[in-house]
Amino acid sequence: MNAPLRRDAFSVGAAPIPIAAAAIRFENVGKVFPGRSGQGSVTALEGIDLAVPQGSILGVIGRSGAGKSTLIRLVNGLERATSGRILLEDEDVTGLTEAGWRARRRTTGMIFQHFNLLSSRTVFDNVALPLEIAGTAKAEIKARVETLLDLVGLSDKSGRYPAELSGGQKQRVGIARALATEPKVLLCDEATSALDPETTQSILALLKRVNRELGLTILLITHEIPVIKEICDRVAVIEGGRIVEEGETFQVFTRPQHPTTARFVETVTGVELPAHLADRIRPTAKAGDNAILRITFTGENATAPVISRLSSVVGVDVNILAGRIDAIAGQPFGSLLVSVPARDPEFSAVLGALKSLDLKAEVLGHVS
Ligand SMILES: Nc1ncnc2c1ncn2[C@@H]1O[C@H](COP(=O)(O)OP(=O)(O)OP(=O)(O)O)[C@@H](O)[C@H]1O
Repeated sequence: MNAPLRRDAFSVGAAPIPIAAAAIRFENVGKVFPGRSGQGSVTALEGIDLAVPQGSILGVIGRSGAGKSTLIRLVNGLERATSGRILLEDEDVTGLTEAGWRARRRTTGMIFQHFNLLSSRTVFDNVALPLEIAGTAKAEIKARVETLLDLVGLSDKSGRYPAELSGGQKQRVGIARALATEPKVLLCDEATSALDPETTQSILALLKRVNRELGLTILLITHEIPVIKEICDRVAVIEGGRIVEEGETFQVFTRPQHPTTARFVETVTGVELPAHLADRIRPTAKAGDNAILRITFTGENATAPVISRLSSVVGVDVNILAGRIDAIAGQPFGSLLVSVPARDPEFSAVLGALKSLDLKAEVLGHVS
C-alpha cells in the first residue's frame, strides 16, 4: 500500500495533468426543484460560478440545506441543472441524455458518506462491479481489482463481506470501487462524516495520496471545516444555494471575507480569551490598564520567536494569555492572545514592532 502510485499502474499511462485548466466548471448554474403537493418550488442553487482546477482538491463547505449535495450531484448527472452550464474538461455536459451520462460517469468516480456497498458481494466483487458493467474482460478485472485493493491497503480483505469491515475499511472499498474505471475526477459526498477522527485522518491521507500521485481532481462536499483544512487546495463556502466565498484554502482561512466563512474557520483557527478575562474586558482603556491583543501568525512568522523579539525590541512585558499554532493546507498558521501595557509610548511601540515584523494585530479590549 505504500509503494508510490502511478497512473500507469491502472494502465491509464497518461502524462501528469497540468494544473492550469479546469476539470469541472459551473457557469451561472441554478437548480430549482418543482414544488410537490401544493407546496412552492425550492431554489436549491442560484448563480453558481465555480472552477475546479485539474489535479486540485476543492472542498465545498456549508451548513445543512445549503445546497452541497445538489451541487455535487449535478457533476455526475444525478441531478440536472435548470439554468446555466456545467463543463467537464471543457465539454458541456448540461444537456446530456441518460445514455450520455452513463458513459460519462466512467470518468467521474464517487464516494458516499454511508459507503453504498452491496452487502451480498465480497470486497473484491464490490470493486469489480463497475468493471463488470463496463464489460471489462475477467482477467483484466482480476488484475485491476488486485492493484486497487493493494492501493487502499485491503489486499487481505478481498474475500470478506462489507458487514465484516470497519467504517474506515468500507470507505477504502468505496474509494477502490470509485477508482476502478480510472476516472479523472473523484466526487466525495461527506466521505468522512460517518467516521471517527482517527479513521477520518487515514481516509483523508489516502485521498490526498491518490490526488497527488494519480493527478486525480477531487471535488468534495462537507460540513466539517477540519476536512477542508487538512486536504483542500481550494475552498468554496456555500450558503442559501449561493457561493459566498471561494479561494485558496490558506488565504480563505487566514483572511476570511464573509461572516459565514469567518464562523467556520474560527472553530479551527480561533483562540478564546480565558473566562476570568472575558468577564472583565472593556472596549476603552482606563489608567493602568493592559490591552488585550490578538496576534495572527502566518507562514514563516508562525514559527519565529515573535514574543521574545517583541520584548527585546520594545522592552515591555508581554504576557501570553492563550495561543494555538496549526497547519492549514500544509502551511503554518497561528493565533496568540497577549496582554501589553495600554499606555503610550509603550503601546504604540508594541504596535509599531508588530507591524515591522509583518504581523497582524487586533485590539480586543482592555482589562485592569
Ligand atoms: N429532490 C428535492 N426536491 C425538493 N427539494 C429538494 C430536493 N433535494 C434537495 N432539496 C432542497 O434543496 C435545498 C438544498 O438541499 P441539499 O440537499 O443540496 O443541501 P445540503 O447542503 O447537501 O444539506 P445536507 O448537508 O443536510 O445534506 C434544501 O432546501 C432541500 O430541501
